[in-house]
Amino acid sequence: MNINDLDYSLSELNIAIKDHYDWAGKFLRLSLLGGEADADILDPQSHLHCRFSRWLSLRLNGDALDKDMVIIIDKNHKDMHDISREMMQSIIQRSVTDSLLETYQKAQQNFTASLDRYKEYLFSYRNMHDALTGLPLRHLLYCEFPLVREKSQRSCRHLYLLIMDIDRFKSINDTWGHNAGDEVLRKVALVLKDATRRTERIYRFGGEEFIILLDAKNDEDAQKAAERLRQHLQQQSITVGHEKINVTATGGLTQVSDADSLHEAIGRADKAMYYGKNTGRNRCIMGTAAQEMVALG
Ligand SMILES: Nc1nc2c(ncn2[C@@H]2O[C@H](COP(=O)(O)OP(=O)(O)OP(=O)(O)O)[C@@H](O)[C@H]2O)c(=O)[nH]1
Repeated sequence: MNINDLDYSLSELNIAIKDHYDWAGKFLRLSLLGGEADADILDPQSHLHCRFSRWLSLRLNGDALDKDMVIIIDKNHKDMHDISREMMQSIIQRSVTDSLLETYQKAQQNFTASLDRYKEYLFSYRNMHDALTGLPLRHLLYCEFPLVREKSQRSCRHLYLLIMDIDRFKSINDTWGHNAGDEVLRKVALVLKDATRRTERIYRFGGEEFIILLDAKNDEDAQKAAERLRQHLQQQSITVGHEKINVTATGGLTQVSDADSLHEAIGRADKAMYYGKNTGRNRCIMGTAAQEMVALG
């Protein structure tokens, strides 16, 4: 999900919730004061009449990470409408029971709790992703790292960490301006993301630095993956306005051993990357556990 979609989804959700509570107010009014109930209230499919349902169908049809949560909200929303209809009939017939009241209250709590959960998820998603590039941020790298490492250990492959740092990015900002710099960052992120495989995870680590976690059979395969990314970026011509900007990056690769903390692995990859910067840029260097620097490509 991109961050703009997320903000749109949140504001649509707030409007949808308001509409749902307008419906609840109408239901209460009719129950207590009487009046002509329309299809919004009486139809057994009344949950489909309310705007909330339109929001749900948008989220359910989308390619959303959050589908499971939306399915639960959908169910709780329908339950809310069903029990409210039953409640209204019981109020009119003066046959409300304790157990019906309890079921009504429970349905309301479930509905609200599922909405709260979903909103929390959206907020935390937003906090953990970069608004400019849409990539996961450093904090998410730290959260996900133990799981990624565990998965790699289970698959009997090795985990590698690659830092890619855009070359002379300051001069891109200085020459074409900060907005152009932002656009370059957005496009570089897209290029790198397109070039990473499904099992590789890419993060925006800092300003113009990206971290890629990849698992590979051996050093040779990991080195090929690092070089594939670097060369892929070099081959793209990135257009900002009418300008074509050639962008390259320098990579620092290291194997993450079982004894390494994420911090240690980043430190080693960082050293290798700086070695690459100091020896010409637009190249990848592997930093070994023995502190050797191996030039790739
Ligand atoms: N436009 C833009 N610039 C950023 C952003 N984050 C960091 N920067 C800039 O990125 C530049 C990084 O510059 P340096 O660290 O000097 O590195 P460099 O110019 O890329 O040079 P080398 O890394 O040595 O090749 C700084 O000028 C930062 O202001 C951002 O989100 N948008």
